[in-house]
Amino acid sequence: MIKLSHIEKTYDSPSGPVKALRGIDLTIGRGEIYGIIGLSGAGKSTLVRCINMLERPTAGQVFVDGREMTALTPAELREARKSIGMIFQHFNLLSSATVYDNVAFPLKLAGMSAGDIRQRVEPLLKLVGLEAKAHQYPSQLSGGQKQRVGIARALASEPKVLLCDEATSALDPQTTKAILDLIRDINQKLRLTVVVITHEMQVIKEICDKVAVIDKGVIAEQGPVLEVFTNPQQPITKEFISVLLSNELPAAFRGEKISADPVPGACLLLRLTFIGESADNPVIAGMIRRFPQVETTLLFGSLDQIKATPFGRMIIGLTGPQSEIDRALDYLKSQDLKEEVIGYVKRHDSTAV
Ligand SMILES: Nc1ncnc2c1ncn2[C@@H]1O[C@H](COP(=O)(O)OP(=O)(O)OP(=O)(O)O)[C@@H](O)[C@H]1O
Repeated sequence: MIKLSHIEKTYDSPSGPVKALRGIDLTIGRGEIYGIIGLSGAGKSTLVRCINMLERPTAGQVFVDGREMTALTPAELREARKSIGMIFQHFNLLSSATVYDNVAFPLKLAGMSAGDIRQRVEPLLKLVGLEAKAHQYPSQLSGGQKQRVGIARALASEPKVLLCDEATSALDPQTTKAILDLIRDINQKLRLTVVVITHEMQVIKEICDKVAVIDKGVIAEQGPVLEVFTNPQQPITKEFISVLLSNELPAAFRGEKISADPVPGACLLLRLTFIGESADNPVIAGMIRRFPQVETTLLFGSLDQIKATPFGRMIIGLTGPQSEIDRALDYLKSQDLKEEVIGYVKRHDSTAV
């Protein structure tokens, strides 16, 4: 649905050229919710604005729905933009117009009759849950309601793509959740392709199918959210994920030396990740039953969800005869989970030498 091919964008500034994008290749499938995450200044806004050509790339090609946006004349571009809706962090509503008129605005601009506009706007206000607010002004609305107006307005020209630039960054967590639910609902009902720009992993986790991590104008890592989330490769990705998942050692081991080889009196620490149905499997109980000489301590556990997929994380400690620990480890490796050996670590209170 969206294809970015070798996109570069360099801004001219008084202090010299700023390379905001340095060669971006990205393909977003029809109906996907695709997240783009990055730190401030990474190039997210520039990237999303290159999709609808609010910014013209310095080099590279942008395709939306099979049309090469970078090759269109200004008149063709105006027409093509109707198939791309956009919502913003600060909503960008007309303060002197009612909710109804804000949503109707792009249709009026397109020269639609009042009757046709009504037929388009009323169902949209219903879709975003604002029928009762049609005649109020933006100043009378909460942040979440303002963003609902923004969404209805973005959908007015019946786009195929919805671009969301930090659309929930100005909202509290509860309102964020409601707006993300609405975006997911719209994605499913209208089969809309959605691009979500954010600096929050929570947003990605909540609604995205795929994610690209952008860092200093290049894509550091991309893939299905579950994969990137459970097996991050790049330091920047690990940093984003660590906000949601603590990668620290349990308190009793923190600050101790971690050894890759067995150390007398140390505990083998493992980080286990269970995804989907395996989150319900009694793998640990099975291991304890099979290897009774291995003492297993549960040090940390959490159960979460990525979109609708359950996702569990656990840190366990194993002690006992080395040969049995090795066999227990082999057993875990044969199971439907991801295991990461942290290493052999002594407890703070360990007296063994
Ligand atoms: N109009 C402009 N003129 C000059 N430099 C710009 C312009 N717009 C953006 N930049 C620079 O390009 C780089 C990328 O900016 P961009 O706004 O795309 O990043 P971002 O990831 O969206 O950051 P933020 O989350 O802070 O908005 C930054 O270094 C920024 O200063």
